[in-house]
Amino acid sequence: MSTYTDDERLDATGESAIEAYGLGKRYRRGWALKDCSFRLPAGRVCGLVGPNGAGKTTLMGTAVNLVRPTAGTVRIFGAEPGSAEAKRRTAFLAQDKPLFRRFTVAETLRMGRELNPHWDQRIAEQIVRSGDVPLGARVGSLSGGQRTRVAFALAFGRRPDLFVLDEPMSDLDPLVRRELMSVLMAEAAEHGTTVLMSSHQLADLESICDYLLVIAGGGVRMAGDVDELLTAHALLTGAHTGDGVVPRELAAHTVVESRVNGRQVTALIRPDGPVAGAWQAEIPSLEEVLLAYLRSPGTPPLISPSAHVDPKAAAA
Ligand SMILES: Nc1ncnc2c1ncn2[C@@H]1O[C@H](COP(=O)(O)OP(=O)(O)OP(=O)(O)O)[C@@H](O)[C@H]1O
Repeated sequence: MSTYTDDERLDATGESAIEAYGLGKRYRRGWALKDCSFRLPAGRVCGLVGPNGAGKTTLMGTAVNLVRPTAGTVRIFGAEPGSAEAKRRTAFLAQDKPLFRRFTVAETLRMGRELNPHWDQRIAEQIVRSGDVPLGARVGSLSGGQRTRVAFALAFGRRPDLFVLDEPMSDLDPLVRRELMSVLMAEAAEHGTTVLMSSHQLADLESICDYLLVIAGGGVRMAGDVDELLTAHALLTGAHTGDGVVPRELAAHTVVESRVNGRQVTALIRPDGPVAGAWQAEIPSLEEVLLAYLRSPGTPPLISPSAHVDPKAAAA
């Protein structure tokens, strides 16, 4: 029996938006990113998750040609990030959303139109107008959230095939966050746009993303289709009978995290075959899996088949 779902088979044979092979970046104080290998299939909406300082911004920087890797390679739709092809197909919304403060909103959009042959004025104006941001206002006079909206419009108007967003929602109120996310989702679904978005808002990611890349300490901890990553785990609850925090009958499996609470033990595991013992088992939520991995840095990484790359292919 095949272990691949139809989606995975399509992902594994289809186009890659991003492929990274042994990607690393070293700053003076040490490695910000180390030996990262993964693949993001085209058309997926991928959440990039990790603790502060994990290397998320650095990773995105390598994909959009703002950071030069110290080791390894990264390819955007098969091309080098610095190539005209990759630049044309990629838009980046940076954490600090740099814009010309003296430009008006209309001038900012005009600049977008003049610099980008595939510019979509309709969507750019729609994003700005739906937030009641006056087209004549200077960017420097806007609130942080309004500036985010303009930066979003500028990036979106380029009609990218790959949209990379670094914590785009951090300064937006919940209503605006929801509105811009639904614009993003609708446009991504209509045009098959690949999205890579970092966020610390796990609940937002759970409702938006169908793909996930988790990094910690500069390394990939988990990568792949969300459903597949979740079903690779079981959340077990049972009576605590032994002495240790990890029950003996779970030793044959990968125990991501185990906690004892009075007479009860709860364990998040990656089962490697049938689980012995009297356990109540359920599929964990995305938040439960993410938090457990972030709390347990020693757990071996989990890379699903569609996110796997062959290191030998890097030289090809
Ligand atoms: N330009 C730089 N010079 C030196 N060190 C840097 C530079 N940029 C990032 N670093 C270091 O690299 C590591 C990863 O930083 P990065 O900004 O990629 O993390 P992050 O996951 O985006 O963090 P956060 O969630 O806090 O935004 C950190 O230790 C950071 O101090």
